[in-house]
Parts: sequence; C-alpha cells; structure tokens
Amino acid sequence: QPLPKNIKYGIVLDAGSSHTNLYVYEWPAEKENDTGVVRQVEVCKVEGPGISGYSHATEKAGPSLAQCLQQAEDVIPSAQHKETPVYLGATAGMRLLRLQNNSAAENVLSSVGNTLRSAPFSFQGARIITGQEEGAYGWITINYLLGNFKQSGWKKLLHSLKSSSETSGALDLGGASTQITFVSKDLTSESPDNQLYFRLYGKDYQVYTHSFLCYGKDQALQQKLARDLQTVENSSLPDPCFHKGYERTINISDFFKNPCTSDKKKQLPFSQLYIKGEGDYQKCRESIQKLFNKSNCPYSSCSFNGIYLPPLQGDFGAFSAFYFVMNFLNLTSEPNPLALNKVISTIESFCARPWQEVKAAYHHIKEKYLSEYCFSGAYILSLLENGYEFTEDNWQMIHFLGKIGSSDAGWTLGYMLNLTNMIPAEEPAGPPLSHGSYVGLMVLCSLVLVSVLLFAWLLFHKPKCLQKGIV
Ligand SMILES: Nc1ccn([C@@H]2O[C@H](COP(=O)(O)OP(=O)(O)OP(=O)(O)O)[C@@H](O)[C@H]2O)c(=O)n1
Ligand SMILES: [Ca+2]
Repeated sequence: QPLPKNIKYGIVLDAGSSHTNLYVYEWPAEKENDTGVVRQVEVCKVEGPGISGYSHATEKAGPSLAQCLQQAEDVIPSAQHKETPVYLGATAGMRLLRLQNNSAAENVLSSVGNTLRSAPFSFQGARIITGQEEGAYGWITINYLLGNFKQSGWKKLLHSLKSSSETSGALDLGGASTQITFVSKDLTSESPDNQLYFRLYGKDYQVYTHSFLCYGKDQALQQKLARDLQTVENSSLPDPCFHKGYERTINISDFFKNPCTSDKKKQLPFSQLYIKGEGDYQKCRESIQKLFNKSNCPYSSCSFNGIYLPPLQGDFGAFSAFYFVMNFLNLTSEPNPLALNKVISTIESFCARPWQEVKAAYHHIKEKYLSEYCFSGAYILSLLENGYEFTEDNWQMIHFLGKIGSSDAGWTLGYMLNLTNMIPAEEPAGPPLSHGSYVGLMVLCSLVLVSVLLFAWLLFHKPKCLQKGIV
C-alpha cells in the first residue's frame, strides 16, 4: 500500500526589468535529490512594472507583490506555509537602478523584503543576482528539466551511443540583459569571469557564461535610439524597425539618465521625439548591427564588445523573450527547427506590413508588445548572427522553448534547486532497481522456485499414473 505523498513546496519571485513573476514549485519530499522531480505548479504575473520601476515611489514596490503572494497562500496547504522557503531574485532592471541610484535600489529591495517577511512563508532573502548567476541558473534549470544531468543504466548506454552533446546551452533574452551559457570543451582560461565549474550528480561540467547588460531587447532599443539621436535633424525620427504608419512619442528628459544610453548624452533643442515607422527590415538590421562592436578582441575569439566567446557547441535552448518573439512570429517549429533563410524572410515580410493591418490582425495583443515584434525579430537575428555568429549551418541547433513539461524555462528553478541543496555533487546511492523491475524480478524468481520444486517433487514422488506409463 503506497504511503500518502509528502509534498514540499518552494516559492521564487523573478523580479525582472519589465515585470515580476512569482513561481510555486512542488516536489515529493522523499525524492528530493533525484533529478527532474521538481515541477512548477503555479505562476503569477505581478500587476504593474518591474520592481525597478518603483524608483520614484520605493515604498510601493513591496505592496505590488501582495496579490501574487495571496495566490501562493491559496495554492500551498496552510499547514506547510511556515516551512515553505520564499526567495526573490532581481535581475538587470535592478542592476541598472543600482548603477543609476544606489539608495533607490536599496529602498526597493528593503520594501520587497518587508512584504515577503510579513507573508506566512519562510523568507530566505531578496537580492540582486549577478549576470553570471542568472546565466548559470538558467542553464541548470533547462538541463534539470530536460533530464540531462543524471543518467543510469540503459539511458547512460543509449546516450553514449547517440554521440549527442550531453547538456544543452541556454540563451536567455530579457528586457535589460541577455545571457549565453554552454558547456565548452575548448574553454580556455583566458577569461576567468566567464568560466564556471560544476560537479552535479557525480559529473564535472566546464561551463562558459556571459551576461550582456543593456542588451536585453528593451535596452537594446534604447541604445539604438540613442545612436539615432546623434544624427537627428529635427524632432521627427524615421525608424525602419517600426511598421509604416506607426508613431511613438519619446520624452527626452529622462532618456540619457539610463546607464545604457548615458555615454551618448547630447543636448537637443527639443524635449520630445516623434518616431515614425518605415517598416524596412534591411535598414533596421543595418542600424541594429552597429550595437555590436566587433572591432577589437583581446582573446582568441570574441562575441562582441571585446568579450570572450569560445566556439559554439551543441544544442541551445532559447527562452524568455527569445521565445515570446519567435512564438508570436510562428518561428518556433519543433522538433524540426526552421532554416535561417525562412526565419529571415518571415521577419522581413512581417516588418513590411503596414501598422493598421498588423493592429487589425492582432487586436488581442498588447500594443506595446505588438509594435515591437518587428524590431525584436530583427534584434534577435542580429544578436544571434552578428553577435554570437550562429550561421545557416548551426542555426537549427537553437530550440526556442517557453516551457519544459509544466515548468517555465528561466533561472528561477535552478536558483531554488541550488539554494535548497537539491542538486547533490555526487550521484545519490539510489536503489539499484526501480520498483517495477524489483516486482518483476521477484515474480520471476518465485516462478523459477515453484518450477524447481515441482520438478523435484515429480522426480522423487512419481505419481502412480506416471509410474504405470514408465513400467
Ligand atoms: N508576450 C510577451 C511578453 C513579453 N514580451 C517582452 O519581452 C521582454 C521581457 O522579457 P522578460 O524575459 O520577461 O524580461 P525581464 O525578465 O523582465 O527582464 P530582465 O531579465 O532583463 O531583467 C519585454 O521587452 C516585453 O515587452 C513580449 O514581447 N511578449
Ligand atoms: Ca529575465
């Protein structure tokens, strides 16, 4: 008779630059150290901006989380609230706010800390995670969910026959930063900041990671506009990355306060800028390309801006905004990824559609998202092709994925697994057989035993009917 399941829970808040998500995870207590047992049971999108958006009213950052915390209380049985850990990790939006206004960043963190402390859960901290951690935990999450870490018995044998790479690289695109993380056999010690070593389930991993601050898709757009503003003649700016007929007004006053644009600060004779879409993919790609400085590389090989990048290796899972954008454009085809030229032609023709037509065709999608899919599609291609130098030949190694099973791809699960010590360095000494195999083997042994006994009995106590035949 199976014992009643003892379920444990954990909560992680992903305080991103554009918004905050609260995740609830659950796992069977007795299988804590197995791989692939933790699953996401709830996600709650916090209303309003990301916590870095409360820099002018820091005391409101914490209360903005209340509704999602209430949702977590409803999902997790009350008897377990006290023992459920809750973590908050803030990413690039808060890294930028810390650069721009350190005390505002601290006040925001203390406000969210106070709210989380007053929830009935076990508060484990609210902090800004580093870009390295963000990359590493994203890599751990997807490989944990894909079951790439622990293999035993037949699976191990199959894997070694299948000469495929053992882990999948991780590509994360946020609003303010982007991360690339993968196992590299050619990783040299040229750039220690980009090197990580893990020992997980008895295996060593040499991992490359880098986080590009200001290269999330929202900040990349700000960077592009800052460049365009250098040569603007009047307050009207034609922009090839927006659809024809689309117009947007930008306030110049705060524009250059952002650390991603401050080095391009310029006095302008107007306070508002009027962007007018042109819908020209080629021109858009050309203007985005300028964001990737490929001119100097102090290492054996680089991505851009003089940052070390070893040769790309294996498959990649591309998630968050990589997925949102490519999914909108119907370019996430799996298990057979589309060829690069098909991807380019789709984005090119999407950018060429007039804004009125796009708006009518997708009236259910938020205008903020919809108006930027042309820019975002072009930016993703630039980042992957010009930045990381993916080519037609290895493009199909990229798999755009939103979820793996019931869990979202992102850094939060890896963060929780690490902080709760749920991924052991050594392979746990599990039972050598699964329950099914054990039962099967016992039945087989019993049958053999019964047959032997029957045979012995027949041999030594021959029934009369048989003796007669023999005589
Ligand atoms: N259906 C959606 C959802 C989000 N977005 C966009 O995707 C970006 C945000 O991606 P996300 O991964 O949520 O970024 P954050 O975590 O908020 O940012 P960061 O990781 O840089 O802190 C934003 O530009 C948002 O406008 C989108 O285009 N379509
Ligand atoms: Ca993010």
